[in-house]
Amino acid sequence: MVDRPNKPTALATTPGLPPQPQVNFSPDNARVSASLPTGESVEVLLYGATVISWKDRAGGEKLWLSDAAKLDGSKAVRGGIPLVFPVFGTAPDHAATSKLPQHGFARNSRWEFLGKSTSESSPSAGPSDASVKLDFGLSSATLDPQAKTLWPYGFNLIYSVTLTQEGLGTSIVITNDGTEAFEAQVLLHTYLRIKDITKIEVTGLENSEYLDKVDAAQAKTQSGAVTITGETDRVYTPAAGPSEPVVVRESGGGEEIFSVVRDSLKDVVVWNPWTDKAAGIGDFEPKDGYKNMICIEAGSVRGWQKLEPGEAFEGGQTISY
Ligand SMILES: O=P(O)(O)OC[C@H]1O[C@H](O)[C@H](O)[C@@H](O)[C@@H]1O
Repeated sequence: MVDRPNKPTALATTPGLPPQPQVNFSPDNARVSASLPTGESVEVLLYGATVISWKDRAGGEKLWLSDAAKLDGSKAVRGGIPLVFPVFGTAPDHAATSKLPQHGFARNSRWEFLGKSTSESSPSAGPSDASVKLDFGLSSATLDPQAKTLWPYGFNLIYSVTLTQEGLGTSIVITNDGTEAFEAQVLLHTYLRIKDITKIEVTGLENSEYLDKVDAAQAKTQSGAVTITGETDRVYTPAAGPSEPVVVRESGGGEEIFSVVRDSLKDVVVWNPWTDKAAGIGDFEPKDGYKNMICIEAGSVRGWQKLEPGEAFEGGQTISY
C-alpha cells in the first residue's frame, strides 16, 4: 500500500520514547522529505526520484543544486542526485538504447513513493540509532508511454534513500520482469557541495584507469590524487574496487569532506564543467557555481549490465562526511 503521510508520523510524539524520525509530503505531493530527531534531513522530488536536498544536523546543505534547476517536472534537475538509467550519456552504437535521450528516462519520469521504514530511537540508546529509508518505484507498468516505445522492455526499479546520522545511502534494485533480456547502465549523478573547487582533491582513484571525455575519450591512468583545474569529465574504473572509499578532501592530503563507498558499482565519474561549459548550460546558476560543486558519480557505465528475464542487479553508494 502506498503510504502518504501528510503529517509527521505519529511515533514522533509517542510518550516515553525519544523523538522519532519524521516523514512528510509536500502539499502538492510532488516531494517527500524525512528528518531525524537529531536534525539531519533529506528531500526527494518524485520527478526522477531526485534527491534535491540533504542537510546535516546544523542545517548545512551537503548537495549542490543550481539556482535555475527546474523542480516542476519540465526538465531533469540540475543538481542534487539525478538517477541515470538505462543509458549513460548517449549510446548511438547500442541499438537498444540509441533512441533514448541523454542519460535515459529515469531522471525524467515521475516515480511512485512506495513507503518508508524507520529504525526508531530506543529509550536506552536515545535518538542516536534513528534512521529512515524512503523507497521509490518505477517500472514498465508506470512508465510514460512515449518512453516505453523508446525502450520497450519489462523492468522494475526500486530506489531507496536512507538517511542516518553518519550519512546518506542511495541504492537501486533493477529487475528484469519482462520476457526478453536487456542491457542497461546505471549511475547516481551526485552533485556534492564544496566550499572551493581549487582547495580540494579526490583520493581513492590513484593508479586507476579512466576515459578522459574532454580529451577524445582517451584511456589514461591516474597518478596521485585528482585535482580540478579546468573542465573535467572522466570515467574511472577504480583499481581499488568498489568498497574502497573515493574521498573528497582538503588539498594536500587534508581533512575528509565526503567519503563515497560503493556497493557493486564499479565505475566513478568525476565531473566539473568549469567556466565555459557552465556558461553554456542554461539551467546552471550561478555561472560560477562550478566552484562550489563536484560530481562524484558512482555507477556501472563502462559496458553493459545484462539482465535475463527474472534476473536482478543491485548497486548503491553510501556518502558520509
Ligand atoms: O547535462 P547533463 O545531461 O545533466 O549531463 C551532465 C554531465 O553528466 C556526466 O557527468 C557526464 O559525464 C558529462 O559528460 C555530462 O556533461
